[in-house]
Amino acid sequence: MTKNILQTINVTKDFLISKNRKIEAVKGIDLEVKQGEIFGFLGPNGAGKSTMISMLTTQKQPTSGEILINNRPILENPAWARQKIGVVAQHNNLDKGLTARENLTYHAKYFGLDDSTANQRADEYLEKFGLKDRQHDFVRSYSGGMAQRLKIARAMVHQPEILFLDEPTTGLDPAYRAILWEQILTLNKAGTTIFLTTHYMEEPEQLCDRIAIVDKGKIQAIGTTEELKELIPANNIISITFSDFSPEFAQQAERLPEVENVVVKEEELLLYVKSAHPDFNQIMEWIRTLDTSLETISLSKSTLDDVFIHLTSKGGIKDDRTA
Ligand SMILES: Nc1ncnc2c1ncn2[C@@H]1O[C@H](COP(=O)(O)OP(=O)(O)OP(=O)(O)O)[C@@H](O)[C@H]1O
Repeated sequence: MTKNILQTINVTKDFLISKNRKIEAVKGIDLEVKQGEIFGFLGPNGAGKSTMISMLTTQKQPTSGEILINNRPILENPAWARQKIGVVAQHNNLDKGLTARENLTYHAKYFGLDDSTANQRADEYLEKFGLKDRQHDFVRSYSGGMAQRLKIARAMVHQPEILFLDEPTTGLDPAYRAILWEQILTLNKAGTTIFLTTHYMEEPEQLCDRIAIVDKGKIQAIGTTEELKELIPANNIISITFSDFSPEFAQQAERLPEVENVVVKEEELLLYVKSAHPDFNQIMEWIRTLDTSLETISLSKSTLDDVFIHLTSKGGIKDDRTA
């Protein structure tokens, strides 16, 4: 069985938000991340993701609970833990007055590598991340995409076992997002465990082995994308467009057999049904009674986005974290 590289046991974090009020930003999180997996940590704004990442990467101490890397508590030896992890923060925290090469070699030396190994690693990662030609330029002259690649290269240069990526593709165009993901997957294939937060649902849906959905400081669900989709009561969607749309169609559709939920998306009617093989005859019969004609009708599986909406604040979970 694959071993856990990262484990958290009932981790909490309180912050004082005024003289006499505190918030439990993280309310008791248990996680097990397996060696070599790509683990997604998703949640809406304010869910507690950044606070959790700060604790996992030794930047903040938990109020209570334990964090283990390779079964060893990180608080016992934070310097040792930092050797094991690489962190790609949300913001650009590169040293912009230095060149790309200097950013990499200084970081490597900070982690105890000698000059020659630091230079070798810099060569390797500048090549790998397509930055060799611009290695002697100041980072302030870099485009957003180049800076993002350098941030990942820097997080990797001491060859950590687990790489934390906090919204790594935010602000990147689709082409760069694809290139970055290719690089991240290559690192993962070479053995690096990836811990990812992102607001783009397609990325974890396609790339993560398992996903935790967090909201209001607590884990709402953990599993593979397919397992999470099973948590939605009706996870098949019939999408219908008409030549002329009327909002009344939604109310009528709610009364159709098998239909659990109806959503209007622009002028498209989405009917949520449990069965992967719904009775289209009944739907067609209803459409024939309408004062319009059918344009398109199709059946699809729900996406991770639907799961996210179902499980998080948009689905109505109460926030009871302040006291
Ligand atoms: N240093 C702090 N002091 C007080 N409250 C804080 C502090 N850091 C975070 N919080 C609060 O803790 C809660 C969780 O915040 P956190 O930044 O961890 O959420 P997040 O899931 O990363 O959100 P986002 O997606 O917006 O980055 C929020 O209510 C936030 O206001």
